[in-house]
Amino acid sequence: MALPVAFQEKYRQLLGDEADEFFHALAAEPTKAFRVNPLKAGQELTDTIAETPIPWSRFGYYGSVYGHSVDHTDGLIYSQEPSAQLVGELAAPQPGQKVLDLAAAPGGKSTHLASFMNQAGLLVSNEINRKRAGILSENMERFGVANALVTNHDAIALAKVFPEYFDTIVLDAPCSGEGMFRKDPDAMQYWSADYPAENAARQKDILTDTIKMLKPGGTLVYSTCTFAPEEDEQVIAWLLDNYPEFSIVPVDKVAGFDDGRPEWADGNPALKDTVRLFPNHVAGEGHFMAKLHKADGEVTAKPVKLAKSNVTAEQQKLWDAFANENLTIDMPNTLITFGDQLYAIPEGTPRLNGLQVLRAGLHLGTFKKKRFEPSLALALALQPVQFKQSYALTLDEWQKYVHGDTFMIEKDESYANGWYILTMAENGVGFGKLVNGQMKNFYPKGLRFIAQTHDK
Ligand SMILES: C[S@@+](CC[C@H](N)C(=O)[O-])C[C@H]1O[C@@H](n2cnc3c(N)ncnc32)[C@H](O)[C@@H]1O
Repeated sequence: MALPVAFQEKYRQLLGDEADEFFHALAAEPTKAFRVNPLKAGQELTDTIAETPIPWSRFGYYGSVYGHSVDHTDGLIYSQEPSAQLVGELAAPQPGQKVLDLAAAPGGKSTHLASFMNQAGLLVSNEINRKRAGILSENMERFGVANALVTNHDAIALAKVFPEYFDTIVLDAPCSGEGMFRKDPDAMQYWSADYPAENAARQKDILTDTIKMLKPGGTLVYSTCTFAPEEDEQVIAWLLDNYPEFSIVPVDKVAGFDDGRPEWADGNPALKDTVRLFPNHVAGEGHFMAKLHKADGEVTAKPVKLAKSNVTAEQQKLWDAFANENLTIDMPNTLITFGDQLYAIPEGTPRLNGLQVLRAGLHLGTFKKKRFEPSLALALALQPVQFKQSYALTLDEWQKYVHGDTFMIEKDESYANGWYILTMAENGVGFGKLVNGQMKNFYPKGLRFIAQTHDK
């Protein structure tokens, strides 16, 4: 598909002599990459090739991801193009922090933020679109994230619940998507000469509410996947003008990163410290990012009220029995239920009344009549040593497992009856219940698939 004529005229004017090289890069193949998940116990790739490391991303490699591979299915890898991997690096939250990813679906930045947090603190992964929020929630589960709330709100509603609450906020803003033209040619269909200005107005609206949720002294990372100055430097110039408590934190640049362009906004020289990624300068798609600091000061908002456990004595008994029999660790978190679903909520979780929550921390499992059944999310989030009985699947058994089949275990040694965390390459892939050599299958029906033998 050809680049829109008005787009070409605009960037010929902005980029001058470099425009042809830029258009040429936009006609080339997109760059494929992924991140390896440091939350997982096993770090060896089974059926994915890590070509070369991405210089600016500590978990990132060039290479492509096969959706039904072992590595992808158990959440050891997440497909994310290289430039997008700089966003999480700029935010790099500490374990224990309170972190918001405001526009989070499908989960590239959220899974990356969780990688830094090491299951400690609270990550709120929010997405305004309900269907996309569902995909986000599944991706957070696959990645084994235990400390995230997945919510479905706009920034206005969220700001009422979380005033001056977060240490770090990422706003990966909805944008005109020019940087994704070669990855997603459909993005060109929506583009018009006015589209960047329309997006900029929306970005300013969202920012106005988003910044209310940042603590004094906190960090905001703003990013877009567009080249449009209206949505990039001009939005940051607007923020600095209207909210003088914000200042730009310079981005450390590696070879191929471009400075922000003050002359494409109001000339404020600080805008140079933002970063642009052009596909003709880096092996990655088009992006813009700014890291901002909110001035230190007193929090004036009332502290949020914390969520309390609502489990009944009967439910607590069933969970305790399951945990005592099967876990090698204590679960210190507060337990809450939604219907018959049990969750361990992250520390510092506020009262959830009135919030649309798709995932409230770690989904532990489901109460059935007089028993407790563990969830896939628990198997994906636990280190296998945290579960008393584990069983390392052969590739053939894994293929049967993800297909939903019950199977006789292949190993000769005697295995006691009961719950097992099933593993591949030292990572949990799900639960099975062994009854006299037969492994009952608990892989969720909606996720089952026919696995094909897949070489690296
Ligand atoms: C660039 S995408 C986010 C990509 C995501 N951060 C990732 O890394 O996977 C922008 C998201 O903003 C959402 N969005 C659209 N309008 C919004 C609004 N008014 N407020 C908040 N989010 C919005 C879109 O549904 C979309 O999922």
